[in-house]
Order: sequence, then structure tokens, then C-alpha cells
Amino acid sequence: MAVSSAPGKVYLFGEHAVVYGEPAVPCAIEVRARVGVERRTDSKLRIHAEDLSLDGFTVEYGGTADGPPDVDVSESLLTAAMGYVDGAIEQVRDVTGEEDVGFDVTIESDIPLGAGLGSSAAVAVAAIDAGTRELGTTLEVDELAERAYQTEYEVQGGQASRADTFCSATGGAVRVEGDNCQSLESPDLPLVIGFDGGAGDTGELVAGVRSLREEYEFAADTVDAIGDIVRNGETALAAGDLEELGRLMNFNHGLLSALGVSSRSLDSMVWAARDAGAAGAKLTGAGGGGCIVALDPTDETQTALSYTPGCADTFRAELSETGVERLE
Ligand SMILES: Nc1ncnc2c1ncn2[C@@H]1O[C@H](COP(=O)(O)OP(=O)(O)O)[C@@H](O)[C@H]1O
Ligand SMILES: C[C@@](O)(CCOP(=O)(O)O)CC(=O)O
Ligand SMILES: [Mg+2]
Repeated sequence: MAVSSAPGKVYLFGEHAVVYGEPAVPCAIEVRARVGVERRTDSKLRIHAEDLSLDGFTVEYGGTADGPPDVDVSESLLTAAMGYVDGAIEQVRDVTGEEDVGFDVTIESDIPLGAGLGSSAAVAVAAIDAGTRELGTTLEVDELAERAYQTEYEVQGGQASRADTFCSATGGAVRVEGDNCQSLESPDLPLVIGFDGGAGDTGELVAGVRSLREEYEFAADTVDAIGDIVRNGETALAAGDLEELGRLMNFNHGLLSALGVSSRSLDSMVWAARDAGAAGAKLTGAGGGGCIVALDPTDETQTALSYTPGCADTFRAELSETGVERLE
């Protein structure tokens, strides 16, 4: 069996706009998904997803005589368990040329699902890495990131950026603009996360921004303006200017909100953080529900968030310098 792990991330700036070629700066954090992959003697795929329901569940499918997988969980959980992992296994088969190989896949993750912390990218990166290594091929990190991007692109209906997958594969803070992906120097940022306990559907939210952008020129301008914030943000990051980073994050949140991807709970967590004296706060990832990220070296934001209605959990996130990690 081969086991790999990969980190989640927060966006300091630029989610959504990055899908249309604007730059974005995500930053890997120390919450990880671990995926174990073991070759089978038949061509079936058996996925054991520990974190997709209270007790986890196992689904086995892929034999020629099989109907739909027979498992006692909701359709949506099943689709969730299968989507990214199926795509990742397709990539493994493509890299190695072993089209009919079957696997037992075990996923364990500390990253909340659909909450903007990049669980899908971390699962895709770790699954492709472990799967290829199980068959004797160790991918360069750049190719691993590219293959994981292809997986996200397909599952998200042809709309995805390389930001999450590159960041998860390489670790640290990164800058992604189209197919140009690079690592950035970053000071150790005082990141505080607020989580509303919910989730958003990345594909649907991306599609919503796309149609707004097609319908209204001012929505397209809003997307371009996010790109300008990111360019300013890079300078502030290089200078380690926390106040300016925070101001730009606040601005970025406002524009994401204008594009319809915030929610009442995300907005109230953002305001709780600002009222508590955070340098800035914004939603992270696709939005709709899930997480915000704030900058605050003191405990004030975490304390305020812990009393905020709509906030289910709050924690400090450490920057992860390590991207994919090869554990076994
Ligand atoms: N622990 C896990 N086990 C299996 N699949 C997972 C796990 N975590 C994430 N995924 C996959 O990633 C999807 C969530 O990705 P997405 O909607 O992009 O949100 P995010 O990347 O912000 O967490 C889930 O629906 C599921 O397909
Ligand atoms: C909205 C988007 O920019 C980021 C999505 O991040 P997440 O899956 O919500 O963690 C989409 C993408 O870049 O593929
Ligand atoms: Mg995702």
C-alpha cells in the first residue's frame, strides 16, 4: 500500500477571478487529507471514506456485471465519495497505462468538506500521488499538480483553476495566473479560521459567477478588479504589511459578496472578526457557506468568533510549508 497526504489551503486573495485568468494567492495550511491506495487483483474500485458520514462508509463498484453501488447512504454522499476519487484514479491509470487496474482506496481527512479549505484538491493530489506510487511511478510535483487540476476541471464541469491543486501539491504560499504557477515567499501570517459548519457547491458557485460575468459588464469589471487587488496584495505580502493585507482582504470580500458567493453566516463571521480588531477578513474558496479567514495576531478574533451565532468552529491555521507528503 502507498499512503500520501496533502494539505488544505486558504485564499488570501483571488478565488473565482482566478478561473478567468486573473492571478490568485492561496496559501497551504496544516490541515491534511491522507489517502492510502492498494492495488487489487481485480479491476474494481473500493473506496473507504472515513469522513463522509458519522461512521464513514465503504463503497465498492466497477465490475462489469455491477449495477449501481449498493450502500446505505444518501445519493449525494455517494456522488461526493466517488467524484474526485474516480477522477484521480483515472489519472493514475492514464499515467501508468494500466487501464484495468483496480484499487482499495482509504481516505481520512481533517479538512471540512466543501468549506473553502480545498478538501477536493487535497484528496485529488494525495490520491494521484499514492496511486501512481503504488504502481511504481513517482511523479514530479509539477506533473502531480497538473494531473490533480485535470481532475478538478472535469468534476467541476470544465471550470476550475490550477490554484488549489498547485498549492496543495507544493505547499506554502503560491501565485497562480492561468497556467503560470509559482511559489511565493511568505511571512508567517496570523491566520484565524471561522467555520459555519456548512458547505457550498463549488461547481454551482463557479457557474453562478460565470453567468453574472456574461450578463453584466460590471460583473466582468468586478472580476477584473479582484485581479487588481491580488496584484496589490502580492506587494503587501512581500513587504509583510499586515494592515495593508487586511485592508485588501476586506475589499476582496466585498467584491466576492457583490458576485453573490457570500452568505449571511460568512458575512456575520467576517464582521465579527473585523469588530474584534482583525486586520482584515474574507470568505475563502468558492463560498456559499463554509469558512472565512481573518488576520489577527491576538486572541480577540477567535474569542469573538466563538460567540458569534452561525460560527460552529474557530481555530488558528498554521501555514504548511510541506505540500504532498509521502508517508508509506
Ligand atoms: N474526506 C473525504 N473523503 C472523500 N471525498 C472527499 C473528502 N473530502 C473531500 N472530498 C471530495 O471533495 C468534495 C468537496 O470539494 P469542494 O466542493 O471543491 O469543496 P472544498 O474543496 O472547498 O472542500 C467532496 O464532495 C468530495 O467529493
Ligand atoms: C472558486 C475557486 O476559485 C476556488 C474553489 O475553492 P474550494 O474548492 O471552495 O476550496 C474555483 C477554482 O479555482 O477552481
Ligand atoms: Mg474544492
